[in-house]
Amino acid sequence: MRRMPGAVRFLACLLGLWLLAPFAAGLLRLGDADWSGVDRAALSRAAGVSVASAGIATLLIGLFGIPLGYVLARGRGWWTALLGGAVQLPLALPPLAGGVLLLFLLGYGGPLGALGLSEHFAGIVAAEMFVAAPFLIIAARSAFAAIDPALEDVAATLGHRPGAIFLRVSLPLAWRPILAGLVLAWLRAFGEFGATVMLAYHPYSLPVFTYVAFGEAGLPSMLPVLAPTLGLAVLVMAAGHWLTRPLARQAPTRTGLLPPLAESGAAEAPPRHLALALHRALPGFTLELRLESRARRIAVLGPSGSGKSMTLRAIAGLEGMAGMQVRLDGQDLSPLPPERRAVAYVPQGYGLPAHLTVARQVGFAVDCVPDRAAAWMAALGLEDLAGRYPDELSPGQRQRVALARALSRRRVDLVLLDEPFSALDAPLRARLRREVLAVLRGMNVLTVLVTHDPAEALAMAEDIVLLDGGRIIRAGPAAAVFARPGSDLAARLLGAEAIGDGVVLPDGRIDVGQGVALLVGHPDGEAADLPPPGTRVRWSARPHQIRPMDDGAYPARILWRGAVRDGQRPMRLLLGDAELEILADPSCMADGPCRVSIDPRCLQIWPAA
Ligand SMILES: Nc1ncnc2c1ncn2[C@@H]1O[C@H](COP(=O)(O)OP(=O)(O)OP(=O)(O)O)[C@@H](O)[C@H]1O
Repeated sequence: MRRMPGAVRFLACLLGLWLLAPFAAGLLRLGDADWSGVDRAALSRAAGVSVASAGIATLLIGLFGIPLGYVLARGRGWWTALLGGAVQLPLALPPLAGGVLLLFLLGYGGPLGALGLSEHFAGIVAAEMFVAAPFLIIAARSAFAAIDPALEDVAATLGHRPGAIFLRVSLPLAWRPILAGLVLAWLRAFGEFGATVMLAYHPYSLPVFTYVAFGEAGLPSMLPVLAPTLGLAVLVMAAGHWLTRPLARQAPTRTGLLPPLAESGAAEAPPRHLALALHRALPGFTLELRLESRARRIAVLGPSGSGKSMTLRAIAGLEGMAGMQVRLDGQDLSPLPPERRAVAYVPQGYGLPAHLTVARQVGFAVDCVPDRAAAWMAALGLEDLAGRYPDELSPGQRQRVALARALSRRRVDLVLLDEPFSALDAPLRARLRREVLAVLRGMNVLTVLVTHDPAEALAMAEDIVLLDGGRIIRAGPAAAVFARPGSDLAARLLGAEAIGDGVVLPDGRIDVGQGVALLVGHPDGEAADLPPPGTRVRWSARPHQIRPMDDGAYPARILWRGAVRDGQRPMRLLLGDAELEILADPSCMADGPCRVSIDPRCLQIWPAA
């Protein structure tokens, strides 16, 4: 167990002693107790009234208080704040004052006086509900507020309607604190005296009976009366403790190995047409994005906080509908809630409800295809983890569960992946990328992939969208965006490290200084697509694409050679006026003059700022 600071332990013990002291004092007076002078039949009747009234009050409090706690946790605006404050007021009132207020409402002449609740068992229940409800409502509100809204969002994208999400995600996750709140509410109702005595003095509840017995026989009669009270309270507390204990975890179950998910040569599905017009203004951030794409797979890259996840959430319908136009193949998805958009969504935080095992997470979509789910479980190496809960998984395993869940749906139009491979090791990431790509190729879906990895974007996407500050800074076919990123930021987002300056020459080459002119091509084999001659530009090439070789086209000078790592030697060389870090063959020549070759199709060119 973790060591606790001494001061904390001391303060805790002091309060504990103070709370136990009255019980100890009562025990010391056991010898004075008058066990024969108590009307046991009346005591039993009063105990029965209290147990029953507290039970009924707690049931009603749960029935209405759990929804109220949810509304208070998820609601926004002044009325939620007002309601949240109002439901706590019964705690602040002296119990007798609570009883007075209830008399205004339920007593003779009150608006609900005709119900005849005063001096009635139902009146006791009403009084107990009034004073005990805040305990459950506060517990439920805190429990619901602690649930990550992303879990409910993901359930919506898996086809679940709001009612089902409440029952299958929110309520199970909040259940233990709510149960503790119900126990507290029962105990408070069971011990309620002040409001009851004002509203319904008869029939006697246990607290009222205790008060009457004290008036008639004084302290000696109290221990026999308190004994059943304490006994019943301890019993209910023990039951509550047992019900809220951590549940035993299921043993892992194995599923059979299923056939592969996609043939590697599966025919490419036809292109889709996506049109986005997204606008969202938040304090300190505005998303303003217009995009048209006919690609099957789009990768979105951008610095942290540039609006990538928000874009994905907007497409899924999770960012509200106002200002968010999403059209797929001409169909306007904007009026559709998330559960009707047919999306397979893998959110950044994975969105795995803590109360579901891996197997149940993967099968959680309303239209989950069991065979597909099992096949993905196998492909993603999740079979042995089927019985585990999210808190028993590594981040990479959680990520795989989220991926399997999203891709096991029967009907999907949009696959939205928010950094789906980021938590995986390099070999697994490469394998999964290939497998997911093979499946996506064969599916008639449009995929939007958020990633920080340019290589992943290039490997998986046809179109690339670069975001900065909520706006698109460059978008288009992947090869074109890589070749002509348009700005330093865009080039860096695409992984450019070695960056030099140059000027476009009339013959289409780039003068990079020291008499060196680089030939420029285009990755598609098309025209080089350069700015007019005389334009100052920036240029870059991948470290491994600048290759020192004896018959290289350009003169250069090796400035520094590092130790060989992973079969490659890092080097710094001077090419024109640019000092570049490159990765070269280990056997590469010594420091000093050399020649290098660069494939013209690999050069990235963009106008200098
Ligand atoms: N409720 C909010 N109020 C104000 N700003 C918000 C709110 N939610 C998100 N933002 C801001 O919106 C911007 C975009 O967030 P988003 O999650 O889309 O970024 P991102 O590009 O996905 O970043 P990362 O790569 O770090 O995941 C961020 O700057 C964030 O601070």
